[in-house]
Amino acid sequence: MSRSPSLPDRPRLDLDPEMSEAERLSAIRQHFERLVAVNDELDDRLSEALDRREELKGEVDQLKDRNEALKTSSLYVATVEEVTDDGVVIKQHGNNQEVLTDASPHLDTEIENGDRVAINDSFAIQTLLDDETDSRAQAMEVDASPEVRYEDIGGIDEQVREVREAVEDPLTNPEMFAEVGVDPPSGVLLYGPPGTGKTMLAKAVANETDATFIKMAGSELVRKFIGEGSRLVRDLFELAADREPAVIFIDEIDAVASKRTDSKTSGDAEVQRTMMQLLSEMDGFDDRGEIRIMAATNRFDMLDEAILRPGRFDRLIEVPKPAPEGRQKILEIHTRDMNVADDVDFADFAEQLDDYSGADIASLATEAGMFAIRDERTEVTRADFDAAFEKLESTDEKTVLPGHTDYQY
Ligand SMILES: Nc1ncnc2c1ncn2[C@@H]1O[C@H](COP(=O)(O)OP(=O)(O)OP(=O)(O)O)[C@@H](O)[C@H]1O
Repeated sequence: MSRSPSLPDRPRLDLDPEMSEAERLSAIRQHFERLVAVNDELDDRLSEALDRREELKGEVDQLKDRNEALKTSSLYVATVEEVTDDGVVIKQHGNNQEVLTDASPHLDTEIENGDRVAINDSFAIQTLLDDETDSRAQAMEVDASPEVRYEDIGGIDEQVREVREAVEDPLTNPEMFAEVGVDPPSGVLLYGPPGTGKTMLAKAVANETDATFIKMAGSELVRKFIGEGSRLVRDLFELAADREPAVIFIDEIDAVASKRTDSKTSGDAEVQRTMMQLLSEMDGFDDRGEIRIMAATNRFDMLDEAILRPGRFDRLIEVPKPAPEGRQKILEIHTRDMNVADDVDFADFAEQLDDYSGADIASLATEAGMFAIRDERTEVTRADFDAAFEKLESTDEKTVLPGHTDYQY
């Protein structure tokens, strides 16, 4: 074992043969006293080390308990209302219940008013969470004036018309609905394969009505802590109310609104709670307000019917992959700013893009431009489009998701 450098030196006994008997005796006595002193010091050190060991053992036990608690129990999210001498007042998300509680000793000094915390079943604060604004920013995209316009969307004219009727008219002409005495659709659900322009449609309608576009990804609503998802849903609607007129767009809504599974895991229960919050926000909504709600899914077949009831997502719009003329239109849109050679015939080329989505066509156009650039040409030729087509076909970069070919609309 290596010796600690701070341990006292071992006393030495130097006896000179020339010493008298009395001198030897006194030297031995002094040596003995030094040995006793070192012994006492070592004793002190030992008991200090033992105390420290006990202390560390206590900390290890505490960490083990905390680890177990974190592993085994569901945690709920709450906000710290007040830190008092008697404990911490928290308000639980979801039910708004106020509770006086304690924080784990390791968090005692860190907790401040307004912090977001995770609490266990007995309300004890277990973890300090990231700043709420961080998690909101992660989950929501807010765009005061999205750039997309209706003319940027190709091949789905009928869907554009339907969206305008269901979302734009109630925003720009609410009196008409009142006069005629019909309620505009509460929510508009766009469904269809990936990359067909669903997000573009929502952005375009927000742009054309001068509304703020607020997007929330359904997958982001599936949060780790109980109460977080429903809180985000509430935040979403509050934010929209602050920013009226606004278009709320919930992408991948299937993440929170899938058919009920039989499993009873706490994760599923949390997803259910988030969906319930979404439904209750929609139910309490004034149809003729300045906020319109849209959602999108690639998995219509998975949706829980509860979200499709009247007053909820009651206008369904299918957004399919484009037909040949639509593909031609999308090619023209995505090559608007390109220097395209005369030998390119988009009507003819579009014929071969069977099963291509708008997103596939957008990347095909970019890829064709890249071939021209690599060749140091400023004009994009039919050969470039053919090469881009070959590349996409061979790498299978198209947005066909495995298992997503059999949509059951
Ligand atoms: N109909 C279209 N017209 C023009 N461009 C399109 C069209 N559809 C898709 N695109 C192109 O593909 C990109 C992605 O489209 P968008 O995000 O709207 O698809 P989406 O249907 O919302 O897809 P996902 O289901 O994967 O979210 C767009 O930014 C655009 O460049």
